[in-house]
Amino acid sequence: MNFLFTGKPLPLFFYKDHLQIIAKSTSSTAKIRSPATFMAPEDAVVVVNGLNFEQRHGKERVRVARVWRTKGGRHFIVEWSVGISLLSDCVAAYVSDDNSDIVATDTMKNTVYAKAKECSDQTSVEDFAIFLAKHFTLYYNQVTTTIVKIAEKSWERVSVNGQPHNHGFKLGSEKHTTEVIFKKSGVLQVSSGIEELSLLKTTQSGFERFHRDKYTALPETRERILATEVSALWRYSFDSLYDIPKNQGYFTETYLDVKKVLVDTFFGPPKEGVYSPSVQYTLYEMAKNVLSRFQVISSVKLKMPNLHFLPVNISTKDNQSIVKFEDDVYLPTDEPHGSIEASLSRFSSKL
Ligand SMILES: O=c1[nH]c(=O)c2[nH]c(=O)[nH]c2[nH]1
Repeated sequence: MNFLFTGKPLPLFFYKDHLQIIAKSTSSTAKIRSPATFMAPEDAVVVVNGLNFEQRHGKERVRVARVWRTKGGRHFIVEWSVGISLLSDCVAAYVSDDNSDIVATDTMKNTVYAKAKECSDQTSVEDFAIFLAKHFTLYYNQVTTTIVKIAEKSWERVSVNGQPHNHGFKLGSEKHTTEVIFKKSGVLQVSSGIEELSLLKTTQSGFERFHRDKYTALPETRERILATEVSALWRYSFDSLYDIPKNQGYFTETYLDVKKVLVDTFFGPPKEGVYSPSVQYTLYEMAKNVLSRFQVISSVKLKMPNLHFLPVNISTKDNQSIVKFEDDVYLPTDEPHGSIEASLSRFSSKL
């Protein structure tokens, strides 16, 4: 019998009686997942009226800046764009006009500002995401899982006359990201990442001995520009609030250390650099070095588009060499670009 979709709101207990949780994270399908693609929690699927139903709601791009001031006049600032997604028991709102279990997305937005205000000490983007996720999951009965994603802009302190400025900042290019998932059961996942980290080297890169067939035109080379915009995402092995390091600077320092390992591996030593036989090889070295250096990281995913700098050769019938390429003049292009990505995780990783 079709009880639902009658047009009349039904009491909430009715829906709850007809909801059946069909997938838990222990199900066999739940185990088929690619490492370091941070999956939606699987415990949100219910059967409504004979159909699988999954829902979540939240607020995206809540922008907030927080300033901390020391007595000595030094200021610190962070600028965050926050996304919140709640997995909550509010099916009634989808199948009737009963909104009583909905945490309004406007409330979520206000909570971001209220919680930023509560951070009286300088707070890392990861700690703020954990703070928010904990709040939503524990404050609301109907919320089973909270997913918080935040991107932090890189406001860097400027130096004037060689001296760090007390309250002057300039914007760097890359973003520091985090994703925190916190479930009612207490299970926690913390990931961090970097977006838009543009790296380029003018030599020590080549691409040879690749597969050739009748469609292949690309010449082999041992001398080219290697340019990319790195996106990195790594997952920490902490799986409950008790595991999270208590020291305030932990996540920010680890982020800076991971970024340094990625960048140093890409470039190699300052004088001679390191030869890259392909983007794939360099990406793998970068991921491997992150896992070997940071035991607390269980998996890492890297995306490194190959942003081509094409050799410029211009000639006409009359003038064989208006511009002759001698590893000097290039046409930079990002369309089309190669797309290269890979994940590396420990055997023990829970991903
Ligand atoms: O480092 C590279 N990897 C590729 O897969 C590829 N493909 C291509 O055309 N140039 C390159 N370079």
